[in-house]
Amino acid sequence: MIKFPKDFLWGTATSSYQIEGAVNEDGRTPSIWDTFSKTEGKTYNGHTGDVACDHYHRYKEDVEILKEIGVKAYRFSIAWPRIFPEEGKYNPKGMDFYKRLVDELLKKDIMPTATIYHWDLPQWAYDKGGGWLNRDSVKWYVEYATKLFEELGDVIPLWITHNEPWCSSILSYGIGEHAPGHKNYREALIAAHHILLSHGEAVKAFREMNIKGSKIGITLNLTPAYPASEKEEDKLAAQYADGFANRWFLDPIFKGNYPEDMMELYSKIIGEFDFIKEGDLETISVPIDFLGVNYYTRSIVKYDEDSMLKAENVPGPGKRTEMGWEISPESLYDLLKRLDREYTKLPMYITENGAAFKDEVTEDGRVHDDERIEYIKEHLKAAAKFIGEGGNLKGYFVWSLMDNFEWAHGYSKRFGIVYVDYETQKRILKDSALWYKEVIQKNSIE
Ligand SMILES: N=[N+]=NCCCCNC(=O)[C@@H]1[C@H]2[C@H](O)[C@@H](O)[C@H](O)[C@@H](CO)[C@@H]12
Repeated sequence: MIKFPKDFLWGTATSSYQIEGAVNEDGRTPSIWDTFSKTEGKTYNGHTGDVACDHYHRYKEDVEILKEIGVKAYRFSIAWPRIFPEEGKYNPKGMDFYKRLVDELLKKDIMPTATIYHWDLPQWAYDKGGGWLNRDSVKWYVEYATKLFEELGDVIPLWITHNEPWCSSILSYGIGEHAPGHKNYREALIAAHHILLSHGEAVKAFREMNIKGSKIGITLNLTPAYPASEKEEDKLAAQYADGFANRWFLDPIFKGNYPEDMMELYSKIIGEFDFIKEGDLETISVPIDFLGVNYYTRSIVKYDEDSMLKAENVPGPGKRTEMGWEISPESLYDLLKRLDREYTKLPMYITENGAAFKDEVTEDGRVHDDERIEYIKEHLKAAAKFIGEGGNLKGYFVWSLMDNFEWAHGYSKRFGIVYVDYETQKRILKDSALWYKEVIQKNSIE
């Protein structure tokens, strides 16, 4: 039996666009994901977040479920287009939803953990110079974050500035798989820079407001990269894959500079880094209180002369999830050890870990998702090993509380420990939720 520390923070996570629905309610205006999902061919079968899990209306029922599972904390995100439906125009009715949600959570003794930005940029911001491509996005974001701190500051103990800047910049402006669907690597690095800058400016605003008892950090998706062989060229490929996925974000935040090797590699592709201004890196690297780590899988790469990163993914030996991601719990341990060794001794939280599997409701009205239980258990073992060696890991949030809108995959991929029947909006606790409930009660895994 593996025990976790007494005050270990057991949670689950969701995000606004993936669960709320009610996209035109109480003053909300479109986000770039409303636009993107309504654009032909961008999402599976043209799925959108118009209704999603109808959480905007069913939040009390969903908080009840959180209570039943027994989570200590719940990580959700706030929809910027509900708070500022237009530039500079605050919408109190949008804020009221989050006040209702937080009240419900506090009534059930569940710690609210809020992500300020989980990809639903207001369309008005995109229409003004491309959203994160426009340095003004920093100003817009700080105005938004400051309003949240004013209205909810001290009732939310953990604030996360951004969810996965890699996805909201590289995947969105470089690869094009996510909104707004650009395929321009220079734009991707400009967006990444402004997102990181907005993070630093928001942390500075948070400090100035002196919000008692609350902490602020950022959540990064981190993918350990391993060489396919001991060949020097494969090791170089892994170095570049690591820079692409991890160091490009970790280094500015914790070391106050972009990684030299990647600057050199990227300068051949994007030309001048003229979007980096005097003082930006000092702002980006202002001290934070914790690091959120989203971990799903690792990458294995071999050298490829023709690819931008000189790296080509090769499939790993492990089993895969429905997303095609290799299951590699030991890589989570490696990642945590590396972060502790090379980046920070600050408290860390696994703010997302989970998996999509083929889930079906069987005759008995249940969902026997043994693979998901196995996935979570193995990753918790890796986390426990890190903690046992003195690692400063303070909590774990399963992605996700419930099945939801899986971005470009729409509703075709289920990550929830709670099943959602989208026809009826009925929620069914999967076996993994019942198992997680026991883990939390015993604060241990077998
Ligand atoms: N090409 N490609 N992509 C490879 C890397 C993509 C990594 N995706 C994530 O980490 C997202 C994170 C997100 O916070 C959540 O909103 C998503 O629902 C989960 C599940 O997908 C994960």
